[in-house]
Amino acid sequence: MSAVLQDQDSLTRGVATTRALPGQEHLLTPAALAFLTDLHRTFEPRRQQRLEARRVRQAQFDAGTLPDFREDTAPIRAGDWRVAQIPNALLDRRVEITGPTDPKMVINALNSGANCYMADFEDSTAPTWDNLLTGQRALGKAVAGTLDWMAPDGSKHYVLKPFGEQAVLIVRPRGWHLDEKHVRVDGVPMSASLFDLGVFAFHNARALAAKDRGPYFYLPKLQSMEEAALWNDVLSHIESALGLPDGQMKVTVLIETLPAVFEMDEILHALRTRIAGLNCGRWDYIFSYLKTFRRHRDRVLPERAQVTMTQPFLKTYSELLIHTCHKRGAHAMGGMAAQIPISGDESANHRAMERVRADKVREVGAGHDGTWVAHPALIPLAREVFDTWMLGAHQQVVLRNDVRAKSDAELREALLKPSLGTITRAGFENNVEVCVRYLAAWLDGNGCVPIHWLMEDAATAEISRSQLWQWLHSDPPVFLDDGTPIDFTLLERALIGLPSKLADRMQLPGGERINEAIELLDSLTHADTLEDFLTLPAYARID
Ligand SMILES: CC(=O)SCCNC(=O)CCNC(=O)[C@H](O)C(C)(C)COP(=O)(O)OP(=O)(O)OC[C@H]1O[C@@H](n2cnc3c(N)ncnc32)[C@H](O)[C@@H]1OP(=O)(O)O
Ligand SMILES: O=CC(=O)O
Ligand SMILES: [Mg+2]
Repeated sequence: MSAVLQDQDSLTRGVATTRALPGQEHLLTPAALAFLTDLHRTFEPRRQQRLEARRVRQAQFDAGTLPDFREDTAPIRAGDWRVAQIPNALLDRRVEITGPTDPKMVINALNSGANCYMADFEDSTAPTWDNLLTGQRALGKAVAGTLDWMAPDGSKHYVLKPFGEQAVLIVRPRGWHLDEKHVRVDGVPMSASLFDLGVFAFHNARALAAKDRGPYFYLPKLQSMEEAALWNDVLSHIESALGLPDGQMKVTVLIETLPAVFEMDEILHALRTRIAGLNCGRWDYIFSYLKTFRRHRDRVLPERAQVTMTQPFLKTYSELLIHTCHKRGAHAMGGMAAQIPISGDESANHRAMERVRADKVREVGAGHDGTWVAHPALIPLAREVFDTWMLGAHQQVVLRNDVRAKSDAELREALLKPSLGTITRAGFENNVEVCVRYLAAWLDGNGCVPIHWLMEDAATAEISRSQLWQWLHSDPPVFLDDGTPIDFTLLERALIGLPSKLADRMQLPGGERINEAIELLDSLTHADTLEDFLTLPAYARID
């Protein structure tokens, strides 16, 4: 037996998949499992350290500490350095479509005319074993150019456009906090991040590198430069294991946690040989603001609809991101407006589209190099706005030095500034409805659904869930704008009223799991501590 095979043999000892679906063996071959085992054994201790560091930091926030720029990394912020050159395929990213990875979505997104497609195993995917394997297979076939899909009623055959006309593929694995329970190594579940990125890279990295297409990844929910350094080491390790040049795999990091906004230079620096940009993941960012300040009565946010990008803490975050990226030669990507096309009501649709347009105008005017859309029908609108305002492939010349003219202390104050606004009964009840409907869909395997014509995914639902918890546990209490105290009686009333409000519940995504979703929301809101992520307890209930 060759040394490599012996090595593979020892690596596959100790790894087990806990479910077997038809065809899985083509994806999780012995060589692929050996590759995943090696990733797990090399990086799992560091992942656990990083998760522990998050817990320690949150305990400090709970005790009253406020996030701040780090003293120990001041030389990185003051230093004169730039990130490595951005590859040609990622130079023009003015419109990126995002979405889950089922075969039809993948084909529609790659054919959509967007510059890039972020294939999402994260916020918009419920990570059932079937979804993950189906998604990995679809992406593998897309890379090979062989993906097609027939509508179940035979009415439409979906095929890919030629490679040169497709959107550039970028894959988003799940975040560091999640386990992949279906793959256990040495008796413990492996990291979901390492599973998603590892399986995709193992099967597709060489083919993509040969086409000068990376592979490219979006990295979610980072909280510190040490987490970025961990990703950098994982990617270097994979490059070396697959025989790829160092720095071949490029990443874009989502800045979508409050702690991370204070370490954007440091995150770029930790990944400087492979980072192409940062992105404003606004929905998780709002969730992170809520979570970071879950015990801070003076920073309670108004109802979700009032927390728009013009609130000072969000405006400052996006402008500082633009300044930081452009100073370092990276792209500053915008984010996602939640409005989607409304069919059957022209004037409501017009209003929704105008809101998307205003959001994109704000982004390009502030200096972003590109933006996200949730739906193919929004691509022409976003493209028109960026084509009109942005003269080249990007606008890195827009330095936004005005943002950095402020002192660290002033910037910090703006980044943390409490928001003005109110909480209405409708806003409270909407949070309850969104949580229940989203959780029901997620438990049923659907991670992204339209609710009241807004795109709802794990990040947007987290805002609703953490707001409810914060309002209900606030001491002194929080009140609705009509003077009603927010308490568990109010929650119970909203929950009792829900089934009649959702008269057509069986027609809704996950309708059969509404009662289970209510039960889960009830336990999440009654818990003494805000659960870190709703997907953690929900994951225990799927598959
Ligand atoms: C906070 C964040 O993390 S944002 C990133 C994560 N969120 C996302 O990626 C949002 C992805 N978007 C979606 O999943 C969907 O657009 C939804 C759920 C919001 C709306 O879905 P639907 O109501 O099914 O949309 P609709 O019926 O209008 O779809 C029309 C067509 O567009 C396609 N489509 C809709 N959204 C997408 C998309 N994001 N990518 C590719 N195709 C899409 C549908 O597949 C459908 O195709 P068909 O005509 O061939 O059947
Ligand atoms: O991932 C994006 C976000 O807004 O959250
Ligand atoms: Mg997010």
